[in-house]
Amino acid sequence: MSSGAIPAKAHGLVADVLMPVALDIAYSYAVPPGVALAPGVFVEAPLGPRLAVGVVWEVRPGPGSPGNLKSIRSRLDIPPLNESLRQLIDWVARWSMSPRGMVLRMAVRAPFHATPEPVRVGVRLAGPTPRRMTPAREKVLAAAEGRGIFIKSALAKAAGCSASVIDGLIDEGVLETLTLPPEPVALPCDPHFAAPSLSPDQSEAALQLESSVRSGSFSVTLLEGVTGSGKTEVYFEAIAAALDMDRQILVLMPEIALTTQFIDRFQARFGARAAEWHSGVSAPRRARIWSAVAAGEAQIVIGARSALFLPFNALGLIIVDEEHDSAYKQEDGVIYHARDMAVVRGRIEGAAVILASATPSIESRVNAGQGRYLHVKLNGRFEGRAMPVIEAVDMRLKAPARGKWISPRLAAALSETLLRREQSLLFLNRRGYAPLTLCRSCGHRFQCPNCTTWLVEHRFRKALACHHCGHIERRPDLCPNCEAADSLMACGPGIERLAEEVGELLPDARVMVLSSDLPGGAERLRQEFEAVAAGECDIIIGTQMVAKGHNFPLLSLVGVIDADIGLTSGDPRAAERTFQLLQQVTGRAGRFETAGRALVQSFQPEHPVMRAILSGDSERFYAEETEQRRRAGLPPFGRLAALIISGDDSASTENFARAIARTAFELPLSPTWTLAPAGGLPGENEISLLGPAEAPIAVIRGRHRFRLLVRAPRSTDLQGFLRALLAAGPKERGGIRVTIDIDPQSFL
Ligand SMILES: Nc1ncnc2c1ncn2[C@@H]1O[C@H](COP(=O)(O)OP(=O)(O)OP(=O)(O)O)[C@@H](O)[C@H]1O
Ligand SMILES: [Zn+2]
Repeated sequence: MSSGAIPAKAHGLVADVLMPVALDIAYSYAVPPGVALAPGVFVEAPLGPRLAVGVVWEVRPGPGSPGNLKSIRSRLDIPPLNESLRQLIDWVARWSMSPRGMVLRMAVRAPFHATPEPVRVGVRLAGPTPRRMTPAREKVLAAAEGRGIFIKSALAKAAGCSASVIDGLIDEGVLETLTLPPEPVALPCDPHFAAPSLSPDQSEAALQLESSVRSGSFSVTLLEGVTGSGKTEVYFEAIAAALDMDRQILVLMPEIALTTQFIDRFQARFGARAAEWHSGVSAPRRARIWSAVAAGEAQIVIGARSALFLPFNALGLIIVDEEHDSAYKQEDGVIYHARDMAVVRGRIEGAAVILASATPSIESRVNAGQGRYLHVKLNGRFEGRAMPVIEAVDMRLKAPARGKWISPRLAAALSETLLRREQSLLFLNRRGYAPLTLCRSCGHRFQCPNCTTWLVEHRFRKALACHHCGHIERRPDLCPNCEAADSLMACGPGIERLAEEVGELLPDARVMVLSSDLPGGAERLRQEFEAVAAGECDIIIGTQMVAKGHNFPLLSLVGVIDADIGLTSGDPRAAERTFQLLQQVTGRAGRFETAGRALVQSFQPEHPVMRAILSGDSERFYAEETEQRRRAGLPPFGRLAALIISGDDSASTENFARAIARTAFELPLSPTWTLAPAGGLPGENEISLLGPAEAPIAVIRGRHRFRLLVRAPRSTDLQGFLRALLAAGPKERGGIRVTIDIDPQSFL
């Protein structure tokens, strides 16, 4: 029982219970006699016609008689949510303008799936020798000899045979089976297990991080250092300090593929595996991790953004790796930015927060520059390894043949690298075979029936797919419009098509295509990355998923197929994003003994982003980009919010969006914000409202979309303005929905 519990008297106590559903308010219930409740406790209570599980938010004296309040049914045996986590939930809800119940839901989904994990079957030698010996059986016996208990699949793997060989031996009684307890969630980590010797530069950085952790109070540090400088090694020392102090640690990663690699590295340093938390982890296991975190048994969790809402009770350190990554923004349900909310949680918990990146966001750079964050820098690669030499290939001068994407220069570099038995990485941020398919005879283009997007051809799957709604259809043989045969043509490259081209250029090269489309999920990806690291392929072709974080020892050449792809979107962060991505991907080359080289194919090598990448002068790029943001009042100098109005038909959705905009100018004056007049230039402390405009992707999943953009100075109460606007504006009806996105990262 947590402290502060109020023993219920015969009458008169009321509990306000937050339910994990789309409601902002906590419902009041009478506390039955004999039930001791405190804030944070899980209870079961009637909600409409059924019973629901919720969390007590407050317990207070009620009116003299319970009146017609319904009663709490029971108290549940789930560890209560502590005050910090409840504060975080309230905070995130207020900030993101989501119902509190929806934020609570993110924090409490896991313990509801507390079903047992599937049993693991172990096998061991039982004694008798097999009646009939085969080479495969011999291998199994040799592998099992004197080695205790094996998981069945591990034994099959060790012996290099199929599971059926093992089954045969079990049937004969040569091997016996036994049931093993589920894999432990977390074993104790040893801060001194395999401490590296750090370079002087790294030691200095590590000392600063350690002292932030040891102070036991809130701080934010931006840890900046070029790719391969050893940021991970350095923040491991901060983790060691937190382990030493018996505080819990949360490490956030932007991609599942990165967490799996990280876990191995973590184990090598600390002697035990950290708990892993993301959508690829089974629900029963997540339930166990949730409880282990609440009980303090799991000291360290490596996870995706949702790990931010785990019930830590002694959180001392949060690390946000690749802090600039836009994958930290959750774009559906509760829309929030995990990096920013990690800082909020750190403040609430009195924990040290470390934001690590080779290419920090402008936001974090500015915060560091203004002294709000500490700034720790690593200035070169570990052991003085050289940064890769980066050269541009001007695609206007020496373009590849029609329908080909690899320039002669890149092709030559690929074949030299192959001869040297080193690896190359070709980077193209486009999944599938081709982004557009059209009919050569009538010009018909394949569009998604639910979205205003082109269907992407996936040749492996023999399908045309929409990357926005998941629609998928067979690629037909005849044009559906003019019925011409053999007239369909793929336009533009995707990574599958690039693989085809590489196959023609270098038929002997072993090629591996890596993208999030790969069937088999996180485990398959982990195996593929291991295979790459072990040198089992010559050329890796991948999307942004391979661009960051990975360590491939043999990789010496990086080729960027279309460096300009991201520059033309209407996104205010387009330049920053492209810069970060190119810097990250070229930084994969030459991280170990071999020297690295990158060839960047571009149609506009004179663009400031390309110039910064080629010259290596990132300071200048940051300075110019920051100045532009300042002048335009864009984040972090001003704040943005998007209102996305969606509905079943275009006209009524647009009318609704216009009505909201009109309402804004009719709102009563407020002491906390002022709206600039329509069409006028905003004054210094004024909010401006832009739009409505049709969204760049006008229809997604059959819903028509219009956007309003609100830009506000930092000092004004942006959420207050939006609340007033939603309260006074037209109410959602007839299938029309208003979604609020505070600090939007995507402008589609
Ligand atoms: N002090 C050290 N001792 C031994 N190896 C080191 C040391 N520092 C860095 N390395 C090695 O150098 C490589 C790059 O280090 P690390 O991955 O920590 O860099 P990073 O800055 O996190 O890179 P990125 O930003 O590209 O992910 C790794 O293989 C790492 O093991
Ligand atoms: Zn679609």
